[in-house]
Amino acid sequence: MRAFLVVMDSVGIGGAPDAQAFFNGDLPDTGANTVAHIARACAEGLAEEGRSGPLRLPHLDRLGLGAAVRLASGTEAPGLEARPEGLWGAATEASRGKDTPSGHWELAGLPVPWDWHYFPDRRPAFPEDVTRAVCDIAGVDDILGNCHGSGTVMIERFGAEHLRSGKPICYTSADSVFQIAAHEEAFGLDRLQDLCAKLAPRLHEMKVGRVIARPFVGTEGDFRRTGNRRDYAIAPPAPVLTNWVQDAGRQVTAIGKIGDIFSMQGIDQVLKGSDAQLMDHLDAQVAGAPEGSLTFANFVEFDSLYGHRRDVAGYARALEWSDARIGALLPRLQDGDLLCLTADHGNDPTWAGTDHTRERVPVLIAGRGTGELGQVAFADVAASIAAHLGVPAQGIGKSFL
Ligand SMILES: O=P(O)(O)O[C@H]1O[C@H](CO)[C@@H](O)[C@H]1O
Ligand SMILES: [Mn+2]
Ligand SMILES: [Mn+2]
Repeated sequence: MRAFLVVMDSVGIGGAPDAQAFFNGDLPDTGANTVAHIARACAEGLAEEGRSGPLRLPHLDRLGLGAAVRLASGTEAPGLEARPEGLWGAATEASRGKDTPSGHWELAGLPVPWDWHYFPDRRPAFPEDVTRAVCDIAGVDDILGNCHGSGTVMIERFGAEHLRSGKPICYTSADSVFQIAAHEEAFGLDRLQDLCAKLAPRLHEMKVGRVIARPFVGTEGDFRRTGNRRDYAIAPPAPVLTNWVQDAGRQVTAIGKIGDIFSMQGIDQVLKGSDAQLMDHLDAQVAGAPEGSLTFANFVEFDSLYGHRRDVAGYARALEWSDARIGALLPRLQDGDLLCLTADHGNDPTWAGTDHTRERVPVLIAGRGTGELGQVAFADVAASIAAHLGVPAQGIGKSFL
């Protein structure tokens, strides 16, 4: 038997009981519902770019997506009305963050035991001692940015000054992150990575989740980020699903951001690329992953390309694309395989603001028969996958299998 755990980043289904405590600007996330609101917009003809008509997700719906939306939030998702043929339910998060590491750690069995540190949305955003530490490590006398910002805007705005002065561009966002943008050639990629690696322990101590190197190339008016982004993430403070499986002598493969999110804990092999390439990697894993192994994938483009950009049609296109690819993959699962599709938080593209939305998430399982799981906890996903693979689980999750 093998397990494939697939996180569709930000594909929430509404109904989080604590949504009123989470905000986009001044608006609480109460009522946010990524899948239902996309389905409604599609049905109303409001998501016609590059696609058309009602949201068509026949394979995800047959696994139980529409039923999970109804269970999580009491809301209909127009077009998702199939009678479920998979094992399906809705999971609720206990951790206090609606961010990617919180969601993934908890899905892997470990609710986050602390509050992440977020930098305030003002200038300077960073405390003086942090700025000093950056300057000391980099051998510069000041930093640029020191504010909230979107990465592409930051390099447009500060790139030329960065080239003139050699000062790194430091910025943050609604997430618990410290990001450093620097020119790959002028500043140096190795130097940027060394700066991030040396700075990270200090920021992890403050409970800042990640230091991220954001290298770019080009000249004024044409600065472009490269694929050499690197995340220096705080490690989970206790063993998680990947460790449990690896410690039992099984192979653990991470597809996409999973290696970064877990700081490589319990991971043997990482496969990266665009979501289309990640889907090819997942296909290859289904064809060839060894007996007893875990493949843990994250598909980030729902979130990064469409959710944060509040692009409803784009999000719908991405869902329809993944539905077709998952549909093609299902018949290729072997006897004894389990495939679990879930999500880490919401990112309702019809909502106010540009941040994640606090939501419940779907739990859709192929390979273990048909039935309703009901409301489960994020950590139950880890316990269930461990149970399927026959490896001992730790922590608070309970297997629903
Ligand atoms: O705008 P860019 O640089 O892509 O940054 C985004 O990437 C960060 C990490 O995923 C998020 O916190 C968000 O700020
Ligand atoms: Mn995420
Ligand atoms: Mn995000």
